[in-house]
Amino acid sequence: MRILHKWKKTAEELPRFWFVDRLHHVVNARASLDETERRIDLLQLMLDVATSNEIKDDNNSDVIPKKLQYEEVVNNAFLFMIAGYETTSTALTYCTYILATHPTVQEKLRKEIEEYPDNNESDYDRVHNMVYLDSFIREVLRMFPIAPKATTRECNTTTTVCSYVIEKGSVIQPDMLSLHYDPNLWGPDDPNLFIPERHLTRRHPVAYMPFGQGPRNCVGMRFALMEIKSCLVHLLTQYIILPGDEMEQKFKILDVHFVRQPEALYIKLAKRF
Ligand code: HEM
Repeated sequence: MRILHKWKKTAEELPRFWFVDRLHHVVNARASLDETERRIDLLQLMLDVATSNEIKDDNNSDVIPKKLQYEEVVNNAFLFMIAGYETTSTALTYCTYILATHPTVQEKLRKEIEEYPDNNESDYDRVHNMVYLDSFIREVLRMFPIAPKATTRECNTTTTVCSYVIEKGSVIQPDMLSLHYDPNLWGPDDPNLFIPERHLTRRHPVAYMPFGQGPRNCVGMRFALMEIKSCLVHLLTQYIILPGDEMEQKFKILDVHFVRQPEALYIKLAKRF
C-alpha cells in the first residue's frame, strides 16, 4: 500500500501529470466565470460546447456530436501547448542555422524586410506580402520537416494502391523526407541545396507536407507561419546572424523524439545599430 502511494505521488509529479493538473485548474476557473467575464479565445469556444452530461455517439450515422466532455477540453488544451511550442521554436532554430550558413540569403531577406518598413501596422499586415520570406520558410521546412512522424492515418477500407494491398485497420505513414528530397518532385535544382526560389514553381500537391495533409492537417499552421515570420523580421532587423564556434559539429539532428531537432545550435549575433 505504501509503495502504491509513493508511486502515485511520483507519477503526479511527472511533468505531464503536473501540467494536466494545472490545466484542470485553469479550465475549472474559466468555466466558473459568468457571462460578463467571457473571453474571446479557443478555450472559450471549447467551453461553450462543453458538458458534464454523458455524450452518446450515434454509431449508425456520420454525425459527430458537437459536444465535448470537460476532460476533452483539458486534453485539447494540453495538445495545443505540446504541439504549439516545440515545433515553432525548432523551426526557428533551423531558420537560424540556414541564415548563419547562407549570408547571401540573409542579406536578400533583410533587403525584402526593408522594402516593407514598419509603419506602425501589425506584423500580420507587414509580413503578408514578403514573398521571399515565405519561400525561405517553406524551403527550411522542406529540408528540415519538424514532425515527419506526426502524419499517420488509419485505413478504414481495404484498398489497393499501386498494386500494394492496404488492409483495413493498417496505419499508414508517408515518408516525408523521401518526398521532400525527391529530385523528380523538386528538380531541376538539386534538392540537397537550399534554394527558396524553387517554391515559386508549382509542384505536386503532396510533394510538400511539413504540416501534414488533408482536412486533419496541422490546425496551427497559419499561426505558426505568422509567428516565425514575425520573429525573423525582428531578429534580422536588429542583428546579423553569424556561425558560432563548433556550430557544424553540434548540429546533429536527433530523430528520437516526436519533434526532429538538432542537438544544439551555436550562433553569434552582431547588433546592427
Ligand atoms: C512549424 C510549426 C509546426 C509544424 C511543422 C507542425 C506540424 C504538424 C503536423 C505534421 C501535424 C500532423 C498533421 C496531419 O496528420 O496531417 C500537426 C498536427 C497538429 N498541430 Fe501542428 N505543427 C506546427 C505548429 C503548430 C502550432 C503553433 C500549433 C498550435 C497553436 C499546432 C497544433 C497542432 C494540432 C492541435 C495538431 C493536431 C490536429 C488534428 O489532429 O486535427 N501545430 N502539426
